[in-house]
This record gives sequence, structure tokens and C-alpha cells, in this order.
Amino acid sequence: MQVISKWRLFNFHLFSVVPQFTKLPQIPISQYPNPKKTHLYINASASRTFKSSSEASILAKKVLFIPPGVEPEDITEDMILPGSNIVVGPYAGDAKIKEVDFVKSSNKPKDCPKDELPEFAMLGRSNVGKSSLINSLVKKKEVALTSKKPGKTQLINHFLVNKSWYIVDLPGYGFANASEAARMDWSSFTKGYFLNRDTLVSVLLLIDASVPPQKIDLDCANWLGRNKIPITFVFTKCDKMKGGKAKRPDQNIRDFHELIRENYKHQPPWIMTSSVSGLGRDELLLHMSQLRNYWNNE
Ligand SMILES: Nc1nc2c(ncn2[C@@H]2O[C@H](COP(=O)(O)OP(=O)(O)OP(=O)(O)O)[C@@H](O)[C@H]2O)c(=O)[nH]1
Ligand SMILES: [Mg+2]
Repeated sequence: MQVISKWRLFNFHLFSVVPQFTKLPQIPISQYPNPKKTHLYINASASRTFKSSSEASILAKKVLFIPPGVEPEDITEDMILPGSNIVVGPYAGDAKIKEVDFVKSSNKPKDCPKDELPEFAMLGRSNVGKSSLINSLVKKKEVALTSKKPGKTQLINHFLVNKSWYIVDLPGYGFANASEAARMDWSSFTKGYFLNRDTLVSVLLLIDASVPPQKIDLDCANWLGRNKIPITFVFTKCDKMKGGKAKRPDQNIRDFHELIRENYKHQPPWIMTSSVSGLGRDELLLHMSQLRNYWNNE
């Protein structure tokens, strides 16, 4: 298994991604020179695997995202992507982006491309970094337009990757100076897309990790959960360290998990990223590859 053996290179500990259940010594992510080795937590003594412990297997089911084709008791810690709760399974592969083409902007869900290719939709608060993440994933500066001014992306924008799948840039929700009418418009427009788009493999719900959990993000996560829309939490701006008493990204992420935990029977996948440092980029692409390849094989 080539993909898995790649991840064996990382000396990554299972218990480093179990924030809610363990109290482990913490090291701020800024202290890691290599983003690939960035962990939320480090526990020097935790070099166990799940194999020998049924307790650990139950814990794995509660906190890890276990993809199709993987049994909880077969998980070893080196199968977990760094800075995430995502286990890499047999469907992962072909993650590299070789080419990307902007296809179209649609202002109604029914105008979106009809070629049945799988797609991932970027959703999140205005200014959370959706367009920046797309640019970072495709390694091009100006594929998706970014701006300091919230509300830059107003349409459903389809980008075709490797001529075989789409990344979709959506308008941000909840920007403070939008009128109530504009907000309502956003919600019927985008909700229509989520509820009717059969080719949607997963929503990537972007959450700004440089600020404490926001009600609007929690509401959105809960709405998607209630409507059984597959979701991956992508924490953005993990490079941003605010001074003073502000919480660090890893603490904000832990607080966010704490608040949504009871709404999810199974842990949705989550991953830490930064469009500035490239943290989580390759890992997110690998995760998307396993969801996509499974979707294609279904
Ligand atoms: N430090 C840091 N800044 C970021 C990161 N990602 C985005 N930004 C900044 O955040 C601002 C908003 O980024 P966009 O990518 O335009 O955000 P968006 O979610 O597409 O915004 P809308 O299109 O308005 O919904 C820009 O100033 C980016 O440079 C990140 O990972 N780290
Ligand atoms: Mg945008």
C-alpha cells in the first residue's frame, strides 16, 4: 500500500489528535518548523497503536474519521494525517493537482455544470479564507479572487481540476454589514445548492481558527449535520497567533469541537490549514482523494 507507507514516514502519535479526551502537554503549533509535523498536542510516551486495545478502538470510533475500507481495530497511528483526525484508507491516491480550469459562475443552483463529476464545495463565513484556500490547493495565486473586503465571492464558481472533479467557491455567509434581505437571499440560494446537488462529495466548512468559535459557524455546522450533508471541517488561518490573552488556534479548535460534539454521532473529519504557510495542504488533498475515489467507485 503505497499511500499508507508514505504516511509512515511521519512520526505521528494517535493520541496527539484526541483533544477532548486527554490532557496532554501542549506545544504551540508555531514552534514547529516543519508544517508536516505540526500536531495539536504532543505526548512523548504515546507510541501505542490501536491494535492491542479494544478501549482504544472505541475511542478511535468516537474521535477519528474512519474512511470506507478501514476497520477501527486495524488503525495504526501512522495512518492518521498530521494536524487532523483523518485516517487514510485504501481509496486514497491520485491527490496531485496537475491542471485547473475555471468553468463558470452560476447565480442559481440549477445553472451549475451538469456533467455529473464529483465536487467539493468551500463554505464559510465571509473572509474566512475560502478563495485563498482554493488558490493554495491549486498552487496558483489568482485562480479564485481574494479580498480583504468581505463578500468578494458572490456567485457559485466551478473550477475543474484534472478534467475530472470540481472545487466550488461559494459566497461567504454572515458578513456583518449585509442587510437582512441579502442574508436571507444567501441562505435560500446556497441552501438550495446543498440540498439538490447530487454530485456533492463533501462540503468543506471553513472555520477561522484564529478567533473563538462563532455562533454562525456552529449554526451552519448544525444545519448541515441535520440535513445529512457530508462535511469536513477545515480550520483556516492556523498560522495566525494573536498576542495578549487571545487564545491560540489549537485552543479555539478544541473549544469548537467541544461545542459541536453532541450534535454528531460520528466525528466528521477535521483538519488544520494555513494558506500562508501551506500547512495541511497536501493532507487535505489526500483526504479529498479518498472521498472522491470512493464516490467514483460507489
Ligand atoms: N494569516 C492568514 N490570512 C489568511 C489566510 N487565508 C486567508 N487569509 C486572509 O484573509 C482575507 C480573506 O481571504 P479570502 O480568501 O478572500 O476569503 P473568502 O472566504 O474567500 O471571502 P469572501 O469571498 O468574501 O467570502 C484575505 O486578506 C487573506 O489574505 C491564512 O491561512 N492565514
Ligand atoms: Mg472568496
